[in-house]
Amino acid sequence: MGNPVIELKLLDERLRQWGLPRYQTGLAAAVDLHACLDTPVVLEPSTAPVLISSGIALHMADSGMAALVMPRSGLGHRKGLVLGNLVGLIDADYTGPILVSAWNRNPPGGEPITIAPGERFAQMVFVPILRPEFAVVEEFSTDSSRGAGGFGSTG
Ligand SMILES: O=c1ccn([C@H]2C[C@H](O)[C@@H](COP(=O)(O)OP(=O)(O)OP(=O)(O)O)O2)c(=O)[nH]1
Repeated sequence: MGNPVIELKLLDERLRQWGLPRYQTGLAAAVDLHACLDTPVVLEPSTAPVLISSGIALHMADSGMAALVMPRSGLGHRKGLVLGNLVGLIDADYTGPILVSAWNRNPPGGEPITIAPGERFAQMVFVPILRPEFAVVEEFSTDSSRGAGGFGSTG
């Protein structure tokens, strides 16, 4: 079976130069998102996140997919650029601009982060979505070996 196709709108023509969404390597799981800015944005450490448009809109319709916006590993680990919502969930029926909540997680007094127009500042991965129905019960029909143990209960 081939890869699914979903509709994508370019909301910012500069993406044609900066780069259309594409997988950087043959088996890459995510496409990078570009910061559609007119001027650089400086994020001071530990201040409120800033919403930055990626300049694209998607219509996943009934593809059975959703998308997740995630930090880029290098920027997150080395510079402290992460997301104000930690992970962004893009619903299949959301057709507005995909926005990225850019947050400088460095502690007060740490390094500011500058995001340049066109910079690849976040990434987006597509995931299949299951939508189970819920059968409300008083007791579960089968036991499990873990039971209610969690939060480190296995040592
Ligand atoms: O990082 C993000 C997260 C969300 N969205 C868009 C797509 C998503 O489908 C919509 C709503 O997101 P979510 O359901 O997480 O937000 P909410 O706070 O629960 O608001 P809503 O009442 O709009 O669902 O906002 C983005 O563009 N970027």
